[in-house]
Amino acid sequence: MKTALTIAGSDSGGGAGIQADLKTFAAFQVFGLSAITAITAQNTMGVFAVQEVKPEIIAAQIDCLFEDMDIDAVKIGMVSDTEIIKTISAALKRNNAGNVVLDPVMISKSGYKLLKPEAIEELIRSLFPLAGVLTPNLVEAEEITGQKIKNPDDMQTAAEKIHAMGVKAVVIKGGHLKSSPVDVFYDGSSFLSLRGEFINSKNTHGTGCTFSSAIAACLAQGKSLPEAVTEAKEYITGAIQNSLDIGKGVGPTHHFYKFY
Ligand SMILES: Nc1ncnc2c1ncn2[C@@H]1O[C@H](COP(=O)(O)OP(=O)(O)O)[C@@H](O)[C@H]1O
Ligand SMILES: Cc1ncc(COP(=O)(O)OP(=O)(O)O)c(N)n1
Repeated sequence: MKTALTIAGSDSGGGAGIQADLKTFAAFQVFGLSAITAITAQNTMGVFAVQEVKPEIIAAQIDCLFEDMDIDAVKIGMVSDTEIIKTISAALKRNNAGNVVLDPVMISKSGYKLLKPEAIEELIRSLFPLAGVLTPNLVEAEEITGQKIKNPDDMQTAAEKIHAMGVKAVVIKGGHLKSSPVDVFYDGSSFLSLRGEFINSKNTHGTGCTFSSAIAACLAQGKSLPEAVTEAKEYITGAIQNSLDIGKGVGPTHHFYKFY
């Protein structure tokens, strides 16, 4: 069985973070491993508290997994601060990690800062060069490029800028577009538009985490990057179409809609 590792924060509400990633890996029949970077007290209404994990414990989680197993893909989500970013970068380098999907998580839908703003530079410096693909949403892509992004043309320009910053490929997610949610993939030579219909659901908690871990699962299975992003887009679309009305706020997507 293929394996994928998520390096991310825990969402007690189960809709995003480590929990969403592991459910997604399972839905793709990939064996999921985890290294927890932070514990959030979170539900469908918001994030209420965060405790970062000590960098040496994060490093120990990653090292012991690589020592023991072949890891076919790695997804990185919430990384909180500069020290944690440096720790993850060093651990991935010393373990020769491949197929790295970097979701540059910055702010939750409920508005909580999951990455300290001063850590963005370190994220670009230490983790971008290790990423096989970066998956920012519109707000994150604006933060990274310093440009406003309002439509698919702006997304293409931003994708070129981000690629020039040293990532091998990028998918800018269009879930926050005013129009239909097209995602723009660019690998330095060609663009791919991942088109989707707008799904009118309030239950979209964890869409970004689910999309990026679906890409990692597909890469673990040996699919090419264009195949992986295309399949991940199909998967997240189904997960939103079948999303769950759990909780009083923004409910989670349904990871196992193909099964039940
Ligand atoms: N309402 C929606 N209808 C259809 N697709 C959506 C919707 N919201 C998000 N998506 C898709 O979900 C994926 C995650 O995007 P997005 O929600 O922008 O990420 P994030 O959770 O990081 O903000 C993308 O493929 C995006 O196009
Ligand atoms: C622990 C944790 N990690 C990441 C997120 C953000 O997840 P995302 O998929 O972008 O979904 P929303 O929170 O924006 O719905 C999170 N909330 N918690």
